[in-house]
Amino acid sequence: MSAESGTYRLDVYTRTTDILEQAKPNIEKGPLFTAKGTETGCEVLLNFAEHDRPSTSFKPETFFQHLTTRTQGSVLATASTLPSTQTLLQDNPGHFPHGTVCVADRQIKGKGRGKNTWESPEGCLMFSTSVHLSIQGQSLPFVQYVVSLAIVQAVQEEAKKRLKDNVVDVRIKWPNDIYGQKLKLGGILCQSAYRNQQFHVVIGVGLNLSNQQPTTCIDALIEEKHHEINLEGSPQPVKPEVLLAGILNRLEELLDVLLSSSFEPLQKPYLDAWLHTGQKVILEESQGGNMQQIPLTIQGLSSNGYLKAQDEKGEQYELHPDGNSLDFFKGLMRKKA
Ligand SMILES: O=C(O)CCCC[C@@H]1SC[C@@H]2NC(=O)N[C@@H]21
Repeated sequence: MSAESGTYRLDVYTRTTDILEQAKPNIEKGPLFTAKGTETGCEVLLNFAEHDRPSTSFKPETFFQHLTTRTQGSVLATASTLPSTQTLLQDNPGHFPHGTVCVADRQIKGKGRGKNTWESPEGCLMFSTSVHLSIQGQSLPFVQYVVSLAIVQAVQEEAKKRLKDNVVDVRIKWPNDIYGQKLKLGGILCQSAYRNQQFHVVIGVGLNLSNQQPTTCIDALIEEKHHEINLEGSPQPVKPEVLLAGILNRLEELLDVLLSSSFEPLQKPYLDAWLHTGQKVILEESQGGNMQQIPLTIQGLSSNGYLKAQDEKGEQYELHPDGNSLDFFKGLMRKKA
């Protein structure tokens, strides 16, 4: 029996009766289903919580009041504890329709990118949402960029409300992280599968909202800026329900642009929100057994969604995350042998 085995209660809410009807073929009310895949052995109690007492502090009414989307977030699943919101949606696609968002107070087997785990400190907003996209394969890498932009825009919207229209130093660290004052504030994990002529993408986000550890958090950055610009009193903490609704509102809008056009109209806002324009890095490349150091300047994203950089002679480079380990803050990039 693995550590994450056991019974987990999942409260499922839907925005309207109509959507509840749509969701019914896919989501059956309790008593239990046994989650598949990596969470085998974990039983999830599905409960339409309108009729029962909720088990988490996350307030669905507040979330739905702030949600302005057509479909994203229409089905909300909350849990006090889960192994991982990501693996739940990822491994049980038949149970959760397009737009489902699953949020947990705690994860005991939170998943990061690669082989990393995601620690789940109290105060961290942790959610996964499923999107079914009719999109060309070459547009898929841009989905993660759209998610990053949606997060930064939603955070800044909350910051502006509290800071008389000022923003905080929250930016995208390419390709999948959110940084606040040069510290990691959040991470994004996108996993996709191709089914029935659509990409089913499960987007997982962990964002330090009120937890100052292990790095910094959104509430602390807003509070610091509040003092810096000499506003009186203390800013209200950002509610997880409001931030999550804001992220999903932005996400749907930005995905609409990506799907109806391309990433092109989003390039400028994306580059304005990232950390890297004009950043100097050194590409270390092995040439004929000798290690060459090539100074490069980051310029933007290539049409394939990779990093576009230029050397001193104006020669263009496309840098791939898998082929280069990037350490931007040391100004170093190593090309893997
Ligand atoms: O920085 C990373 O490596 C990505 C971290 C993604 C963490 C989130 S928390 C909610 C969702 N559930 C998980 O198990 N992982 C993602």
